[in-house]
Amino acid sequence: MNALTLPDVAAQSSQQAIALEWVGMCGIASPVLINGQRLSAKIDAGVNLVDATARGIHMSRLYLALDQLETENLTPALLRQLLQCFLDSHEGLSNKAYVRIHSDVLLKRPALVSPLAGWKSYPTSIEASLKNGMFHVELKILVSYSSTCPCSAALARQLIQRQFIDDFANTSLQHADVLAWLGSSKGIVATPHSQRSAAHLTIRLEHQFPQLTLETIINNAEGALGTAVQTAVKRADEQAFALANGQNLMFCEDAARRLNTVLQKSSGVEAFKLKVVHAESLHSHDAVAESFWNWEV
Ligand SMILES: Nc1nc2c(ncn2[C@@H]2O[C@H](COP(=O)(O)OP(=O)(O)OP(=O)(O)O)[C@@H](O)[C@H]2O)c(=O)[nH]1
Repeated sequence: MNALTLPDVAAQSSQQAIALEWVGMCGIASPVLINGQRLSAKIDAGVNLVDATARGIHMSRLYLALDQLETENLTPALLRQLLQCFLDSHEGLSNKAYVRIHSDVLLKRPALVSPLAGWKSYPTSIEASLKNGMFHVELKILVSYSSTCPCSAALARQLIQRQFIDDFANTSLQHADVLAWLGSSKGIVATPHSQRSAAHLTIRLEHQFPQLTLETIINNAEGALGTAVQTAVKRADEQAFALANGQNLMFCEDAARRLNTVLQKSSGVEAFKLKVVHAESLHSHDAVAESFWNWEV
């Protein structure tokens, strides 16, 4: 070996002839373009190693292939092209390629009533694989929302009725008195509990679907729930939010069913699994429901 030759350990033979399912790098920092928006991402890139005797894969080839994500809008076609690059650069070594892109999608959200708006972040993973020519894309999205317990609401209403009986026993009802009572703290002697809740959506896109449809899926999910967590809030918005919660009382089962229904109708969705987590304020554990559609378990 002269001074200009660099040792290449990856080109050596492995002493243990064992194939590997996934080899690559996790947590690569890179900008990505999602719907024209430049976002910070962490990327996991890998291939399998079918040549059981090869010592290692070529990490740098995977790393450099990620360059195209910096300038081209993220689409299923681009992900497929990227994975094909992984395989082309590992001919004879690999027949499966994987990429996972973790980012926070940012969407500008209008307030419910006031003319304000603010940014909301949706933790998202876009996962794609190319295995023996079969291409799959999965989206994982976290949508946060508010859920008010319907049972607690019914129990609170009963207490309000009891208070009404106590306060208006043996009196003739006067509209003005009832109105004043309703506006007093006695008129709402009990309140139902509500909680910040999380919908974890895992969606497999249809083959050949041209877009990642992240924003549409988020909009559909928030529309079905009716109580998306807000950004900029004035009192008028808070009042509208209180009304939205009252009109969308939800057990975790209700939320899971609403999401199931809307996702089944969302274009490009081939299969999904979803999990909703209501971080209960009634107790210190969570109420959780899961629902699958076309998802083999
Ligand atoms: N395969 C492998 N490479 C590693 C690992 N940790 C660090 N590397 C380094 O990743 C670097 C890039 O590997 P290669 O892509 O094979 O680099 P190269 O041989 O200069 O590039 P090519 O000529 O394209 O093969 C090398 O310096 C490796 O030593 C590891 O766990 N596995």
